[in-house]
Amino acid sequence: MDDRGLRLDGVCAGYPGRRGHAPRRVLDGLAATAASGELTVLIGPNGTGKSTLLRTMAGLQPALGGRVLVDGGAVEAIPAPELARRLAVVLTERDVPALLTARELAALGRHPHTGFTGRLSAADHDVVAWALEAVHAAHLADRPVTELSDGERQRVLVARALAQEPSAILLDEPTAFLDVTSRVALMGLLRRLARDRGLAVVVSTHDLELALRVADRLWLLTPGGLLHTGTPEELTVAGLIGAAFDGDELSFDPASGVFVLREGDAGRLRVTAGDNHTPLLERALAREGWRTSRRGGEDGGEPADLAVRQAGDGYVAAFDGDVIPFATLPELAAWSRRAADTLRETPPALLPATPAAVSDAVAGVSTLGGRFALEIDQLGEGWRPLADLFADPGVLAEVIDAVAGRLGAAEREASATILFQEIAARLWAPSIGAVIAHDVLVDLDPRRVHWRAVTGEPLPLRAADLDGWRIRDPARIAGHLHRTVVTELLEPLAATVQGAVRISADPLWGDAASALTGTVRALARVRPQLTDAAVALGRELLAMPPLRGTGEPAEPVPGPLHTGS
Ligand SMILES: Nc1ncnc2c1ncn2[C@@H]1O[C@H](COP(=O)(O)OP(=O)(O)OP(=O)(O)O)[C@@H](O)[C@H]1O
Repeated sequence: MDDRGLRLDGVCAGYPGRRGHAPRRVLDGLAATAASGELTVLIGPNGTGKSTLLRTMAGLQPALGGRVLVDGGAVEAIPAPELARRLAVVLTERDVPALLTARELAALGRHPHTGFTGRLSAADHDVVAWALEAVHAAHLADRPVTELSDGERQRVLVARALAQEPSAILLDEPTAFLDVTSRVALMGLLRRLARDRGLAVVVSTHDLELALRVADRLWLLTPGGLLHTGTPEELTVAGLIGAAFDGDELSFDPASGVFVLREGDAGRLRVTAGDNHTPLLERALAREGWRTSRRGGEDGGEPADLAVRQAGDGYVAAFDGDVIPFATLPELAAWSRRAADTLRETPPALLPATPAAVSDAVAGVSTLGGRFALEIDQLGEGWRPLADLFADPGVLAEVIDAVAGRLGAAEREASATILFQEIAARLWAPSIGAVIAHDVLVDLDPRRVHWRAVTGEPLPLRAADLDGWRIRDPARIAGHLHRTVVTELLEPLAATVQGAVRISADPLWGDAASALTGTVRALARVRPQLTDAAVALGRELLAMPPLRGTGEPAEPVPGPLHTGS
């Protein structure tokens, strides 16, 4: 059998009891091997006994039971000078002898070889030079160690261990004070030394993610005092890493090998962004408690409470009927924290729908009849945003004139009210239809919904794509629908109409109300089973200003339609 390397044979480690008390056994019955040529990384939560074990292996404190074997020999039975030629130890020490240069500190490693006088031979100097070279510290040789950085000093301490020319090295948290680059570099160095020099290297660390990356073999100490050994993958798959380290805040994700914040309670999040950007957004919002919806499926995965997408240099967040732009990620994250608080108090009435769900609803409603038509299609020549109609009285005047022409030189006022009623009907029909028949509230954003001038018929509407919402709480939908159609579309349109022709507001709102009742009636005719829902929604909308009391029918649907209810 190959005796090289380090072996634990039923090791019990701990501390002698004080004044008649029983010894404190921290670890008991440990059996494991750290092979030559391999980097063995010792991990475990605080206080599980990593330092105790390393000190026991190094012979710095006696084992309470069992044996530690170095190259087949029991540590306790090997005379100190001989042990120092087999085993080097690098402890967590920031205090090193003052006044020494890096070369002199590394040279201390030659003591086990220099005999009584302590004088270094030319060969010893060569070994010291080689050791400094091996840890990339040759250029530091003449510098006082007190002036070295933590990372440089750790490398020189490793050089001192190498200068001992041992067959095994034990290091207790050598990366503790190092930045991430130096940590990775030092671990990489240790692994290379293990390979190149055939050393058994055992190193303890709290840097679990690094340990999982670089270790040939892990020794995992558990709070229960067990020692599990295996490759990082073996211990991960067995669930032992998560079992040892999972906490209230973090949990180990076996797939990625990193710790992730435990799923928050803010709500579900859907992110649409570039490949590189998606994880960043998800992580930033996870800090605020948002859980990422699993992707996949025709409909884009689970319903989300919050949808965030990258838009140009910024972001757009969709939450409970609001679509809010953000220039920077910190602004988005800060806002999302407040949204999370809102969500904990009141569940949203609306969940952001996927683009596919919105398109499906719009397409479905279009089949109900001509007045419900809202095309989702490419915008070609001649299509202009609805917003132009609101913003530009000149554009509106042209359209009014076209209506006047169509109706045969009617008065401009009459043409204006007819146009207003036609547009109101064009907006009510697809939006009420999608709500009632598909549980989707379509966001009729006037910059995205387009119209086109056609002779002889009402304005057709088209959008390349539209946002929308899944209705979670139908009881609150009337308010959201009112805002979408009345506040954001009809009110600005009415104001522009009034600017273009002398007309009071009342008849316009009467027209909007009759367009609404017309939609409800049409919907009830083509989908009788939806009559009750349509009538109820229509009645709620008609009770809200400025539609309330417009003189139009108080009952949205007269006579016969009630027979179905
Ligand atoms: N000198 C001592 N006398 C008695 N008990 C001790 C002594 N030193 C450490 N212990 C105890 O032994 C246990 C293991 O401590 P140890 O320092 O080995 O753990 P560790 O895994 O290295 O911890 P950390 O990750 O915090 O560095 C702890 O319960 C600790 O309180």
